[in-house]
Amino acid sequence: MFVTKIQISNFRNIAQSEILFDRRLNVFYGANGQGKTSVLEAIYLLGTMKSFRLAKTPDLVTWNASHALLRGWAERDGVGREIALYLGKEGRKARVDQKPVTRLADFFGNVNAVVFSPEEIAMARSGPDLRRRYLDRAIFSSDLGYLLLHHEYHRLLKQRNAMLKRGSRDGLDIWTGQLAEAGTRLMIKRIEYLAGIEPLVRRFYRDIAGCDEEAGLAFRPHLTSPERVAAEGNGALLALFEAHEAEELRRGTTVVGPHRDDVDFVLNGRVIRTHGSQGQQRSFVLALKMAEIEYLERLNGAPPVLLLDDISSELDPQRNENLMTFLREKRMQVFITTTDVSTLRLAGIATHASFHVSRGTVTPS
Ligand SMILES: Nc1ncnc2c1ncn2[C@@H]1O[C@H](COP(=O)(O)OP(=O)(O)OP(=O)(O)O)[C@@H](O)[C@H]1O
Repeated sequence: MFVTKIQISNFRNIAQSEILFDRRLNVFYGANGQGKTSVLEAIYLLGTMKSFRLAKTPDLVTWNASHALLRGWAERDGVGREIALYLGKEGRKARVDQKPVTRLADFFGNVNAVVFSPEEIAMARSGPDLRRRYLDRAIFSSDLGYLLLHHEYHRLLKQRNAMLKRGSRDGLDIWTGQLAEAGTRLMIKRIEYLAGIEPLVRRFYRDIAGCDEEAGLAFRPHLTSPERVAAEGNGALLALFEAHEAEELRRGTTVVGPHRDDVDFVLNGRVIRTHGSQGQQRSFVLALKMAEIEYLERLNGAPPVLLLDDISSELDPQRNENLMTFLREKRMQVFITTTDVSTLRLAGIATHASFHVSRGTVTPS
């Protein structure tokens, strides 16, 4: 899977740009705040319709412009596709091969993109939100059904919260039942995904760290356990909602459920957030990203494209080397941003294109 070309108009600080990409490695360099990340954002949006920095549509459109337009040309198994994404006041609208997208399935899968950014390294020591966001993003990219289910859960959550805010018990049970049903399906997908990538994380961690420490992913559904979810199905969440109903009516919001789930990153049975060194945390997240790529490749028969946003300063020379060796073997397309090209260790990735980014202008160099 490759992105061969992109055209960007009125997107963040990029007024107009057409960039022809290399099929292996593309390096974007320049000072801070010039637009390097905007190029990665544009590619990610063409793959997912979402911003990896969780920006809202108006923040993506150049100040004072009415709308932004992204067009990308992607190729997979020799088949080319043209993807266009319009970002405007009415929201986001997509076209594939010049036809409006009416089914999400027609849009997704043309560009599978994995991001690796300093924020991801931070998730090993942060609160649950970043890890849950990572988990959701990783599952979305491998399972379109999860995206729909996630929307459904959040729609029901909003409805139930509106009812709780009114302080009314009338009809609450119906929403609670539906929320428990969608929430349980969401948790089961999380459990399945983590079980699928855990052996890969374990293997990559061993390779990176060069030791026998056993890496693991422990799903922590909010105030319940994976065992209860497996044994009781919806019953586990229903029991939680029942136990917290008085508090929820008082506070006017749903205080328990999968929107508060977490996943522990574990080494030899210890949670690295509290017990790991910075080095272990970085190696773990690197192993997790490699596992995500490998998993997607197995599923789709082609590796995703990888967007590396300014991470060379976060990884020491050895971990940088591990990553580059992995990328060389995978033969996948990579997009890297950096403020300092001299810190990149490209480990024998021979062909590549470099672009200088300055004040929203991207120039091949
Ligand atoms: N909607 C917008 N319209 C115009 N400019 C914007 C908009 N949103 C962000 N910018 C500006 O775009 C610039 C580029 O940001 P970007 O994050 O892409 O830079 P960068 O080169 O990756 O820098 P860094 O290395 O600091 O991340 C910033 O200076 C920011 O102020």
